[in-house]
Amino acid sequence: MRYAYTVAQTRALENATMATVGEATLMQRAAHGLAGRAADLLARTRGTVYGSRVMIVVGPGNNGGDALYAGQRLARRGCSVTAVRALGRPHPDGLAALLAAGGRLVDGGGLSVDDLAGVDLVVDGLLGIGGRPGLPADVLALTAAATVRGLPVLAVDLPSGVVSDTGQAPSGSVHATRTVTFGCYKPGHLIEPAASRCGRIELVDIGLDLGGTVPALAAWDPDDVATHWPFPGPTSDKYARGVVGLDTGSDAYPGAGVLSTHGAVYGGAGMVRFLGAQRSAEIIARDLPNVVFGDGRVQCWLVGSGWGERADGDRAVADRVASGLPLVIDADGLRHLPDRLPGTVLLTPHAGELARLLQCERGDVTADPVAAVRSAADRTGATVLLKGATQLVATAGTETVEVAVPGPAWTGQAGSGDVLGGLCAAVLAAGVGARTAAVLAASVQAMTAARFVGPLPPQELARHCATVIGELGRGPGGRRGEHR
Ligand SMILES: NC(=O)C1=CN([C@@H]2O[C@H](COP(=O)(O)OP(=O)(O)OC[C@H]3O[C@@H](n4cnc5c(N)ncnc54)[C@H](OP(=O)(O)O)[C@@H]3O)[C@@H](O)[C@H]2O)[C@@H](O)CC1
Ligand SMILES: [K+]
Repeated sequence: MRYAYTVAQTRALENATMATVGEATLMQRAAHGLAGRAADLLARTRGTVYGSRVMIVVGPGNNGGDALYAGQRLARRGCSVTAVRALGRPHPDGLAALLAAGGRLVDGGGLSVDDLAGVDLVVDGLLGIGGRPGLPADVLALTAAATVRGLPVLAVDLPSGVVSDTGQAPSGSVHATRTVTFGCYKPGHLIEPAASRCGRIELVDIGLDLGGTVPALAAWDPDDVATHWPFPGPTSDKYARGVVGLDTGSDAYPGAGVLSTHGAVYGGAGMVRFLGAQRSAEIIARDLPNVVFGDGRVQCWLVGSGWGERADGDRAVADRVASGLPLVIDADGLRHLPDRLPGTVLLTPHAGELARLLQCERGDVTADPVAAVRSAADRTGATVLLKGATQLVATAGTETVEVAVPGPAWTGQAGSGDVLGGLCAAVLAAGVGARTAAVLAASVQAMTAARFVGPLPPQELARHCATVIGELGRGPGGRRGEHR
């Protein structure tokens, strides 16, 4: 699990540590870690650190200070280090240290792309957590040219231009090969589109005490998924694995009913009971003979996928809420929410649906998805899974937002959301709480898309989810996870 902290939290953590070790120490620790990672990168790409040519693009703040002190260390190891003054006045002590070690300073204004010839590594020390959106495009031209030329670009703390707290990456933001961050991860490392600008992220310990601070984000990795997945135990029967009831699909959108059923079946439900649209049922009966269609025992409901306009939608949702059973409300079901829901109910909107729920624009959601998903959870009382490039889960009253394991963009296709609804229901039916179930389901779908990469239709990806879940259970430690 990786935890991320906002700019305000990071500054408070840094101030607390500086109060005990002194102001300069933290920057020296950061510079030490940065120089070490830069040297590793040079050794890997060039075979040697000595004699390498390093270009450091610096801005006016401490981010540039980190880069300049790291440059001092690299110069001492025999690198030819050039600092490029790209924005404002560089950190004076950092600059003095670099110059004293034999580095030089040039003005960014006079540079052209040709000046990158012979450069082995570009260090982006323009802006870190003090960056504001709207960095002038010409300032970023050098790092953009370096990316085009295939040069390694090492970002200090964050790729300049990205927004640390929201994960936005305005056009022209630096595209790093590697990012070295200090003390803790920031949301921009974990949320798209900024996350993809970071390349490989390395965390340098600078002695921050994270113990008393509740993180803004908790990002899951595949091991976390394996640990929490509800694998059947030796005596589990179909009721221990859980019965999923589905009221999904419509005559207009029968496929959604079929796909949500695939999600529930291949997500590991002990039994799947389909009580949705007749046209969906006809296809399901042909393709998935294990699915049953009559009334009977249900341990978790999924409603809403592919409903379209449904005149009795309010009542259909209200009845399922009243059942008190774990419940997933997806897609068109989200149009029929009562004012207040319990946290055992899981809502699974994409950005557009979340915007409608919050009565704002889709752009407001994508501009700050963490704030949007948290706000939806607080307003409705439910657990909310925001689907998309970064899948976030929030629960009312809980500050930390969970981030599912990311996957490739191949899941961005019609029908993926329906399958995901079914996967969520399968995990909920096994007795896992809504918050964890949502992260597990979203993660497994993403991991499946990463394992079977390519333009596979959602029903095939759903089938492959079963393979990935099986592999999780055969991890290095043998059978892992919770038994149900
Ligand atoms: N604190 C610590 O203990 C430690 C901090 N560390 C390091 O410090 C970094 C944070 O440093 P920082 O606070 O100085 O902010 P930083 O990102 O360098 O930039 C601020 C400057 O840029 C300017 N500026 C911003 N946006 C702009 C724009 N769009 N266009 C133009 N100008 C813009 C901004 O101007 P202003 O907003 O004030 O007008 C200000 O002058 C952090 O990421 C980490 O690398 C490590 O050493 C570990 C210990
Ligand atoms: K930077």
